Formats: sequence, C-alpha cells, structure tokens
Amino acid sequence: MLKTTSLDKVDAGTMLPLMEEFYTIQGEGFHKGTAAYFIRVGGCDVGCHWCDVKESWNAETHPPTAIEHIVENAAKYSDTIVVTGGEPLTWNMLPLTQALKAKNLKTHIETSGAYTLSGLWDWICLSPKKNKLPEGKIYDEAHELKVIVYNKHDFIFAEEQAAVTNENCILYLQPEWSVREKVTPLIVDYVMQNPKWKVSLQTHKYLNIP
Ligand SMILES: C[S@@+](CC[C@H](N)C(=O)[O-])C[C@H]1O[C@@H](n2cnc3c(N)ncnc32)[C@H](O)[C@@H]1O
Ligand SMILES: Nc1nc2[nH]cc(C(=O)O)c2c(=O)[nH]1
Ligand code: SF4
Ligand SMILES: [Mg+2]
Repeated sequence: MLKTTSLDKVDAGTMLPLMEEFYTIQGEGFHKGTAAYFIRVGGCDVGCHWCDVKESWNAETHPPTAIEHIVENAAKYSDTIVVTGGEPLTWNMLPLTQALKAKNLKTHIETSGAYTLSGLWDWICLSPKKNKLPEGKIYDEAHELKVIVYNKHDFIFAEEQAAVTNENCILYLQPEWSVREKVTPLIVDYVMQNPKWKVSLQTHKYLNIP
C-alpha cells in the first residue's frame, strides 16, 4: 500500500527517484565555473553507450524522495540548482521547479530532451542524442546546445541539431571523455573553422571534483 502511494507521487512529480545530490562547481557549458547544487534524478532509457552515469539508468534502484526534502537540502547550499540525471524529463518537473522557484532559487536543467519538456527553468542545457532525438518544443526553449563528440560524424549531427535550434542558443561541442585525447584536437580545429561553436570541456573531471 505504502509502495503504491510512492509510485503515484513519483508519477505526479511530488516524489522523485533521487540518485544523489551534491554541491560542486558546474563543470560544463555556459555556467562552467559557477558554484551550484546538483540534484541527480534516476531513470533514463536513452542508452548512450558512453554515458558517464550508467548507475542512474534504473530508476528502481533510487529511492523515491519527497521534493520538499530535496528542496530544503538544496536551499542550504546554493542559489543555483542544476537538475540532472539520468534523464530528468522522464518525470514531471513542474512540482520540483515550482518549489525551487518559491525559494528564489535559479533552476537549471541538463537534458537530452528525449521526453516532453516540463518544469519552470531559468536555464536549459539541451544535449541531444542520436538514438532518441529531442521532442520539438525544447529546440525553441534551449539556452545552450551541447553536443557530445565521440567521432567525426558527430560534427554533422551537431550542425543538423543547430539548424533546428533557436537562433539565440549558444552552441557547444564537448569531447566524449573516454576519447578526449583523440577528439579534442578535432573540436579545436572545427571551432576555429566554424566560430559559431564554442568548446566545452568537462572541467570538473580535470579538477577531480564531483
Ligand atoms: C549524464 S547526462 C544527464 C542529463 C541528460 N540525460 C543528458 O544526457 O543531457 C549530463 C551531461 O553529461 C554529458 N555526458 C554524459 N556522458 C558523457 C561522456 N562520457 N563524455 C562527455 N559528456 C558526457 C551528457 O551529454 C549531458 O550533457
Ligand atoms: N561538476 C559537474 N558539472 C556537471 N555539469 C553537468 C553534469 C551532469 O552530470 O549533468 C555535471 C557533473 O556531474 N558535475
Ligand atoms: S541521455 Fe544522458 S543519462 Fe541518459 S544515457 Fe545519455 S548521457 Fe546518460
Ligand atoms: Mg556528469
């Protein structure tokens, strides 16, 4: 009985499968270098073979957690909150983001955009994936587009995605970590040839912080 209630609340977005939460420095993209509190929500079936948080995929291994509890913790640490996963848009993000905004916290999301956009966001980082493309509307709303480069074909994918994204969106190419030594020089050359793009590195990994 108790279990069913939690599942209903997860469906409603008033509880979320919480994998971890941590205060760190945003390592990637536009807000790189900014202190932020990260909320990592479990659950993702996009299946990127190089995903650096595969432990997040199975939502059932992460305890349904009341959003009041998540928000109360977050507010103690930072005024910038990054919601990531897993794929946060697996779930209804409206209750969580409303509660964060009620505390005057800035809401940022890291998402593949594979599911319908929900929630109230001050910053949307869209990182599209070939195997499950974003749902239309998020292309109009995204503030940054961050394409992961694993091999040279990803430059073509990046251009295709930029072409359908709003014109104010800031464009980033980020090396896939395991092949960074090979692809970072390719990204450097590409950005110099195509300066509408910028380089994004996973700087937290170089700094050895979460
Ligand atoms: C782990 S994902 C979680 C959020 C969401 N599922 C997504 O993919 O945007 C957070 C960010 O890390 C990026 N990422 C994941 N694995 C990576 C890797 N091995 N190298 C570089 N970036 C990676 C994703 O593209 C995304 O921008
Ligand atoms: N420091 C730090 N910055 C990040 N930016 C995006 C991350 C993510 O996993 O979503 C991430 C992360 O895991 N750690
Ligand atoms: S969409 Fe994000 S969390 Fe899901 S597999 Fe890809 S990188 Fe990992
Ligand atoms: Mg990460």
